Amino acid sequence: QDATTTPAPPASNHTTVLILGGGMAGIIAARTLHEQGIDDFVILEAKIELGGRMIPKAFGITGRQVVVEMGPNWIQGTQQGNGPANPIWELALKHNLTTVYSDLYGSITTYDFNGYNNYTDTLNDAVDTFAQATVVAGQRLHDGEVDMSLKSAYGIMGVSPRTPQEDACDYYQIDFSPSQTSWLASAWNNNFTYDPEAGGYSDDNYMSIDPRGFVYIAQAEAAEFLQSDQVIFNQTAKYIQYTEEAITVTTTDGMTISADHILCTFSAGVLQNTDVVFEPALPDWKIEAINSIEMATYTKIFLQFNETFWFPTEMGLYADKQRGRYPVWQSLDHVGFFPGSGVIFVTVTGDWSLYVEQLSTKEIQAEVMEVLRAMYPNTTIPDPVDIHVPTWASNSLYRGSYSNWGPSFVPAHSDNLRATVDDRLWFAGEATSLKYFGFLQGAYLEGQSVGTSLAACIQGKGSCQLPHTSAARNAQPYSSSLTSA
Ligand SMILES: Cc1cc2nc3c(=O)[nH]c(=O)nc-3n(C[C@H](O)[C@H](O)[C@H](O)COP(=O)(O)OP(=O)(O)OC[C@H]3O[C@@H](n4cnc5c(N)ncnc54)[C@H](O)[C@@H]3O)c2cc1C
Repeated sequence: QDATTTPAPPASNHTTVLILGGGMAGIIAARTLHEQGIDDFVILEAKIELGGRMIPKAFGITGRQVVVEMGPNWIQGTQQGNGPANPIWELALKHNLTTVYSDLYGSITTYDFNGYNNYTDTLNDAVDTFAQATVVAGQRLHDGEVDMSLKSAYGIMGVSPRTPQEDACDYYQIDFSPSQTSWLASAWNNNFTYDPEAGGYSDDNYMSIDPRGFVYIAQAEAAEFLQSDQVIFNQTAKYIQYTEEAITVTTTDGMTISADHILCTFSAGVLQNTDVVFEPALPDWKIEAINSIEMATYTKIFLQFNETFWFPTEMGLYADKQRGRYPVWQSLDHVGFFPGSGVIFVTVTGDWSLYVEQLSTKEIQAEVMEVLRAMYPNTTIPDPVDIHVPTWASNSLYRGSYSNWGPSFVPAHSDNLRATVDDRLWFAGEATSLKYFGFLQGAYLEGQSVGTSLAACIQGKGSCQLPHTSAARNAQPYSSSLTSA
């Protein structure tokens, strides 16, 4: 099939399972169905290729281009000893992805608005404070008390960042990963990924520097089982009409496909918007769950210069008087990554991402250059030769970067996010993962888990229902609600 043209409708416009979205969750769900002997499925994807938020881009001027990642770049958590392995790490090994160990905390230079200023001790303190806060908050839940924001946990501990340098460290530890401010991030809810003792993988991060793009592992995996008539590209689902008997999906181009089951893998951000319309509307418990999870935004602003003038470390942290103003810098012109490329990028998150998305590239460049010149007051810095700014929040296929567990999102919401509606409408994606939300492994494991349940349902070997809770009560520790991935 030519993926760049509008495809003809499939020979039969009915399928047993219609998988909406060809990201990591959709691909792994399809693979799981195939492994279980079910091949009557179709993936419907709005883009012209598989991989979802895994989006590589050849960046830079002619002759000096390198492949950078707009979306995920790191395998976050690998494997400790003989413990459980991150399935993304396993995919990377299987498909020979080129990766490099990334030292986010050990290889960092700190700056403020007066230039270089070594406040790495403050950064180490911020790391310790965060770890203590999750312990304090976790204990409260075991004692039956309410969940709270990190800000509240810090307040109880008597910690309150006051200086721009403390704010920058707080930002690096909190906002840079969940992409929200500490007002929003739930204090007790620490993703399992980096905690092998709690069933996670390891605290290592490996960065993809593969010229085929990080997405290669998803596409290579799909190529092993997916037939061309099992995927429809370039079609955007608009209406999902469901009854107890069947489901029909109509695309913006008017293509109609009916199915016995639908697996919806859109991001939480897409579900929170009206880009896709469910008829009838989803039940209240589902709508509550969808809208209770945060959809964070994380924006990397890529710059290429003719020459490097910046830090020799992997990372640079900038403390502005305004918290969150172009704070986290990462050098790709680094010995392990792309030496000689002249590429550096700065990451903004949350409200700064939304702010940046409504600026022109020229305006963004002017603001970013102002910060670089503050970091290097004694250096003459030329304008970049190339700049690229991805937009996630305003993109109707994502509506943000990844989900974040805020204090008002409780485990019952997580169950309800992944629960089936009317035994036919299934949900999977990074956001439905209780343990690994936000990460690729969350999407992978949810695709696998729901694919397994779907197969059992279709083959009459298991229930067609992933149960929901009719009313979400207060937060509980993970252990009392953990039933699945
Ligand atoms: C900037 C950024 C940085 C990140 N960094 C990391 C990282 O370093 N490590 C990590 O593990 N994770 C990272 N993530 C998160 C990771 O990308 C996600 O967890 C994962 O890709 C989600 O996969 P998914 O299958 O759940 O969803 P998606 O990848 O979003 O797949 C859903 C698919 O549905 C399609 N779609 C949407 N609407 C429609 C429609 N109406 N009709 C048809 N198709 C539609 C989309 O095009 C998409 O292909 C990052 C994400 C971003 C954006």
